[in-house]
Amino acid sequence: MALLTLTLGQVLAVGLTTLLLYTISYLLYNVFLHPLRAYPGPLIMRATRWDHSIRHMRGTLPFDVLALHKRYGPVVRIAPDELAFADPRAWKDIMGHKGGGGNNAGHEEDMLKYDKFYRPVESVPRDIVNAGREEHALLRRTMAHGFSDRSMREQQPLIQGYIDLLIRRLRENSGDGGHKVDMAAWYNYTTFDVIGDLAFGESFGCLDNSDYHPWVKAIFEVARAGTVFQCLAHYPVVVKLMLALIPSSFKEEREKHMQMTLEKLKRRMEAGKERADLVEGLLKRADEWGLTLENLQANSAILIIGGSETTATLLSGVTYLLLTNPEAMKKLTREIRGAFQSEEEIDFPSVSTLPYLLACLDEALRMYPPVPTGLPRVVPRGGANIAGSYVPEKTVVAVHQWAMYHNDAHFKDPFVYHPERWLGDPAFVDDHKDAFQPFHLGPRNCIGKNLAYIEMRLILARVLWNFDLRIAEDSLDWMGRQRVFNLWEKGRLHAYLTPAARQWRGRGSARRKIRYIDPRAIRH
Ligand code: HEM
Repeated sequence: MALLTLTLGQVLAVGLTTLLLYTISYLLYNVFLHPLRAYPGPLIMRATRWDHSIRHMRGTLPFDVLALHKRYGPVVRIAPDELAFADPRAWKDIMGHKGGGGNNAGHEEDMLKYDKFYRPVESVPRDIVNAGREEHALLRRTMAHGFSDRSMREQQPLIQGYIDLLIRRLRENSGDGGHKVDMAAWYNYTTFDVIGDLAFGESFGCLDNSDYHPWVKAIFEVARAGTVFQCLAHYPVVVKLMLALIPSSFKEEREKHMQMTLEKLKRRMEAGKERADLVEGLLKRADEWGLTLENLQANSAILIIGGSETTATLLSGVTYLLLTNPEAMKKLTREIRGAFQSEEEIDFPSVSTLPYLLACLDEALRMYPPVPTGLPRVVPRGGANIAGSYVPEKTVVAVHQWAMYHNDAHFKDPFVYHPERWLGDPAFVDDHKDAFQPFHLGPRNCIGKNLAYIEMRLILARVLWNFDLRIAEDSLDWMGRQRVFNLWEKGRLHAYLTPAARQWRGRGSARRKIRYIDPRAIRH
């Protein structure tokens, strides 16, 4: 027994010593011999991925990356095998088409999406966002039809219907300015209902029930767990252990969620192929291209996640920024209320002619990008040139949007809301507008960009047409207190909404035309 104990003790000692030696040599290799050794960064980040992981799981990574760029320059080694870029040229070099004009023109291969980030667990189904190159090209072509100008025109009545309901609900819930309402929740209800209808043929009923649907709640819960799995993906054994330890109640919830998605999809399929929505193309080509029910399910689900939370986040952000910048709010309200005779005139084409509205949205996208962190790519065989630097193959590379847009090397007064910077104001002539890519660029850029702009313009214009907004005391620091777990953890954005004062115009008109008048004019 004593012999056995001794032997076990020895085995343990040898094991621990080996582990220690391995760890020390791994750290030394990363710092002194790794192909990225010449790139600057904090010692701990150059030696191990732990520090990066902790910041990602703590929700502070985008802010920390800005501090790192300030200290170390436009290229920082934020993990042993990962570089963060804060140089506008990096957008094209990392995200551009192969041979498409970036520094890698003529290169054989595109940068690949980094699987440990996009699919940290193998059971995550393949969809347009995480698919490999060929499958992606096929899905993109199939889905493009649903995002065409023609489809969007046909989708207009559906979208406007949900905005009508939003405005009605805000009237009912705001008590003529007496009750505060959570604008972040109302925007989420609206965009989830719109995209639910466009992707599954039915809304989630969030606006009807003034609450989140369980499907939507599940998405938020998964987003936070996602950051943990992205960090653990570097330790496959730990992931396996974690998956084995996941309580059965969680697995049942996941199963329920999948079942709910499947039922929604089946109902949409029963509605037929001819419907101008976002899955029409997928359903038409499903047989020809051998798309399985699982493919269809995963792609409808990703449309909802990609298309609703992002748009609602930006709407919440722009509302907060306007509430805390009264001059901009006044100017935008004047533009919207001066441009239309009646609310019915606010539609896709008319709302797209308002320059200050677009500038307000773009400035909000800069200060509060819905995708704030870097979405990592892997450098292909043979290495690549990124923003003038040679980067060896297999390096993980990304541009972190929030850090890029708050860097005063690219934007003057980066922490101040200045819509004028997008309208040719000479004060901002030195801004590097090419640093701004909230929808990314290249073959994997946002397919829903036009839809997003249309939705954001319509919703914001109609909210400001109908209401005067005032921020509630408890939301004054709404933006400053947030953290990022892939998505912004927004919290409640409370505001008081008072119906806008108007006077009748055009006596006897069949369509009752109304015109906004400045409330101060009534008092005087
Ligand atoms: C303000 C709103 C939005 C922002 C900031 C935004 C941003 C982005 C970004 C940065 C990507 C690239 C993702 C990556 O590289 O992995 C992306 C992709 C995508 N977005 Fe959006 N998005 C928005 C709204 C929408 C909307 C309304 C839809 C419609 C359903 C949508 C659907 C998609 C899809 C399907 C992809 C994947 C495209 C592909 O890989 O080919 N997005 N989006």
